[in-house]
Amino acid sequence: MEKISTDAFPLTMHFSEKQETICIFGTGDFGRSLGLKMLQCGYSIVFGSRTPRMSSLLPNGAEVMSYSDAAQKSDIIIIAIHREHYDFLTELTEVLNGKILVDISNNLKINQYPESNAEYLAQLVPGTHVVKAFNTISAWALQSGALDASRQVLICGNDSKAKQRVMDVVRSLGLTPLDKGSLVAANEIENYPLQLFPMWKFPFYLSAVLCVFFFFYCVIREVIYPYVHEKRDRTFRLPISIPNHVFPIVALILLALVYLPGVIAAILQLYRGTKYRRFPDWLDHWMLCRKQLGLIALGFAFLHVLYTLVIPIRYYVRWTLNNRTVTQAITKKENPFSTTTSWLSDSYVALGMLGFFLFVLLGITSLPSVSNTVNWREFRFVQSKLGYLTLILCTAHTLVYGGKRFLNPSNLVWYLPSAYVIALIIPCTVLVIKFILILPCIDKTLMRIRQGWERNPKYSESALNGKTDI
Ligand SMILES: Cc1cc2nc3c(=O)[nH]c(=O)nc-3n(C[C@H](O)[C@H](O)[C@H](O)COP(=O)(O)OP(=O)(O)OC[C@H]3O[C@@H](n4cnc5c(N)ncnc54)[C@H](O)[C@@H]3O)c2cc1C
Ligand SMILES: NC(=O)C1=CN([C@@H]2O[C@H](COP(=O)(O)OP(=O)(O)OC[C@H]3O[C@@H](n4cnc5c(N)ncnc54)[C@H](OP(=O)(O)O)[C@@H]3O)[C@@H](O)[C@H]2O)C=CC1
Ligand code: HEM
Ligand SMILES: [Fe+3]
Repeated sequence: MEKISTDAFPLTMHFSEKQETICIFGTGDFGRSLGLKMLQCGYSIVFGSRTPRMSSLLPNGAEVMSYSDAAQKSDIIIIAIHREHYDFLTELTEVLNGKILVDISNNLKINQYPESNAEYLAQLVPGTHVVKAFNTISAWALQSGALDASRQVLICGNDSKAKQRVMDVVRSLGLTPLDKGSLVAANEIENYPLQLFPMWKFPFYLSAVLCVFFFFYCVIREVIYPYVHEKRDRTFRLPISIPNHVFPIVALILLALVYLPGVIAAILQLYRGTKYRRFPDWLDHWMLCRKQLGLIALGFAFLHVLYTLVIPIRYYVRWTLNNRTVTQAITKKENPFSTTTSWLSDSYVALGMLGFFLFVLLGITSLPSVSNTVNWREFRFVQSKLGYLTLILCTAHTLVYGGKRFLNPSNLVWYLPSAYVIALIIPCTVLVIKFILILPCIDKTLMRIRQGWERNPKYSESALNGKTDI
């Protein structure tokens, strides 16, 4: 029974044509959910089960029979069974011959078995056309219809006709099939749902390491040092003062790390004289998680702003100010107004506010609902040009905050400079290199390379040979 491709026909067509029967092996959670969804979309469903009796859990309108009887009813059989129980399928080799077996299984761990479940199924029941599909969709999402996050069904298989038929079924369920090639891709498809926020891992660990490092660095300078030298208890700095050093520093470093891979990529392209060689894997990966790095940086900048807002209501700050005024009154010494200090202080706060505004703007444009309304050039303009402006403003905010104290030897504690001095190393390096890269002579060469020009065409041969080293 050949099914008409749903690409060309509306879904309602199914009801007028003869219903196609699909067989589902296994009456577990996923088998039942998929069966219900298929019934709703106009298919006839036959379940194969070890205990073939109709239960209230099974969707109305479906039939249940033994595995071998059910297999004879359809040439598409969805195997909704865990891989560990596939063995019994060998007994059905004869009935299954020439049929399309859809493997939907997942494992508990990445690379749990030497071969993918789909390849294992193909070895177990030779003479069938195994197609991998549906494993990236959850039973819960199928039932509740909350499929917005992932309507995509990754598909692979060696027989293109079989794959096409499964893709038609996927489309008629209102899902989007994505052809990933031959059955070799099954391993990748099976690992896909097991990954937990893959692009967030590196930025998350990096920010955790930076937080811990700068926290202890500040504790040494601001809590341990005063205690050792002056026996003064400065532990009250732990809840607000020190986090308000750590958070902005981490935000600034992460923001610089968003733009560092871009300049490294440009230097590599200039050095190689071609754009036709792959970047090393670490650089590729770094480029791909810039969005996540940027959003985490924005989170830390937000915390910094909140922590800064509470400065005036802190007891320690009010006490210091009152005490200074009283001391001045008693000693009858006036603290003269300094225009320079006033300028520096207002300037660094203004730079911080402008930097934060652009930072938030970058965050807003990365929301899908916003980025979908701008074209590719506009998005690049905001992300790249305004991104650099944000980095310049935030770096300037920190430099001006340092002001006259910056690099002053009296600020060294046990030879350690202030934390923000260390924080400025990466942002300043990125900005200096970027400045050099946009000098007209270098920019022109880079532009030519990006348009396909090659200084030394032998590089492209090694790219074709698959070399990926620098
Ligand atoms: C709050 C926040 C949110 C963010 N959200 C997103 C987001 O939603 N999506 C996102 O992608 N990023 C996001 N980012 C990350 C970042 O803003 C972007 O990746 C930005 O485009 C990086 O700019 P760039 O100039 O460094 O890199 P790019 O413009 O990507 O250029 C980097 C390098 O790629 C190479 N290159 C560029 N164009 C070409 C070409 N035509 N041919 C060959 N090589 C080329 C060059 O070597 C270049 O130097 C976000 C950052 C922040 C701070
Ligand atoms: N649940 C989900 O959200 C998703 C599940 N999957 C995959 O779908 C497959 C089924 O998952 P799920 O429905 O949750 O699992 P269940 O454990 O709920 O169901 C498995 C079914 O397999 C059948 N089965 C056949 N032989 C055996 C056996 N020897 N021992 C136990 N059961 C057997 C049983 O049906 P019967 O009693 O009728 O014979 C049973 O109901 C798995 O491979 C899973 O990785 C994929 C994506 C999402
Ligand atoms: C509304 C916006 C902002 C305001 C009002 C603001 C204000 C301040 C203030 C008052 C300080 C001094 C804190 C102190 O004395 O302990 C400071 C320090 C700092 N700010 Fe901001 N800031 C803003 C945004 C930003 C942003 C977006 C960044 C960068 C990502 C940033 C990075 C820093 C850094 C690195 C320091 C030095 C931290 C240290 O004390 O070691 N700020 N800011
Ligand atoms: Fe990553």
